[in-house]
Amino acid sequence: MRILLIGYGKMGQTIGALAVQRGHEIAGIVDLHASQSIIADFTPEAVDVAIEFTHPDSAFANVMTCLGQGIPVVCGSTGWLHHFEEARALTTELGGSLFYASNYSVGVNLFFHFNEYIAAKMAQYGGYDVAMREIHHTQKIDQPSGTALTAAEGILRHFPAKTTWRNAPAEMPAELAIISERTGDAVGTHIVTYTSDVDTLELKHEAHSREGFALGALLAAEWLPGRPGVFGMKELLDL
Ligand SMILES: NC(=O)C1=CN([C@@H]2O[C@H](COP(=O)(O)OP(=O)(O)OC[C@H]3O[C@@H](n4cnc5c(N)ncnc54)[C@H](O)[C@@H]3O)[C@@H](O)[C@H]2O)C=CC1
Ligand SMILES: O=C(O)C1=N[C@H](C(=O)O)C[C@H](O)C1
Repeated sequence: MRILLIGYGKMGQTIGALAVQRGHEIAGIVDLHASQSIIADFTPEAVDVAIEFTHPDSAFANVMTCLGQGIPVVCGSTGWLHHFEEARALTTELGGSLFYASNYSVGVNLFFHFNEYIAAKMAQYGGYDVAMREIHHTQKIDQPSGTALTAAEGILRHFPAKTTWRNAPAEMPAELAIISERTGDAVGTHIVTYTSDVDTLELKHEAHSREGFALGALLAAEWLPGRPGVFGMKELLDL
């Protein structure tokens, strides 16, 4: 597969190396700090799929450009979801292909699945409060993490005592606290904690490297071309 990498930072480089190991061709690399704008240098025919990991402020424009050029796009950038419905509408209008996941790791997507199951069971049996922590490297721009937001949505859907989230200690019982920590080069840890008077139950995912994110993004890129629509890891992994 001929892959266009949009963003060649920590994730773009990890994905590029793994893509070559998996027998793919890097058709081009677009990075803000490169000397030229490379999307313009590519005809859609020269690219099978683009993989976009850049910045919260640039992801939406990059996705729209890919869709406009008929390039299927796998986007991993977080912090731009206030524009997601516009991207969905353009995908539908143009018959394009868009894949988005706040976290491409297979392990985190299992974590999302178990998170929703646990939230529903905790709501059913009662007596527990719930809170979340996410820990990332100090270069991370957005807060809370995209992964924490997806996990929070899963809790709010199944645990009616929480109706909203707050990126700080909860001030009201109905708020789900998401505590964000930034330390060193922490790759990404997410912890959901349920506490009752008598015990504590935790669901935790800790990424040891970026390889898991990169592999998931490549699995999505291998799967997406030829599938018009908007997709995520639930469709890819059949969760
Ligand atoms: N969905 C997932 O599984 C994961 C998502 N991420 C997200 O991916 C994004 C990138 O993460 P990292 O690679 O760690 O960041 P990074 O800062 O190491 O790399 C980002 C790169 O994008 C470039 N860039 C910025 N604006 C650009 C633009 N308009 N066009 C082209 N290139 C541009 C920068 O020059 C930089 O080289 C973040 O939003 C992060 O939260 C990170 C890891 C996993
Ligand atoms: O910026 C990161 O590094 C990560 N971002 C994603 C997020 O915001 O959830 C995924 C992963 O946790 C790493």
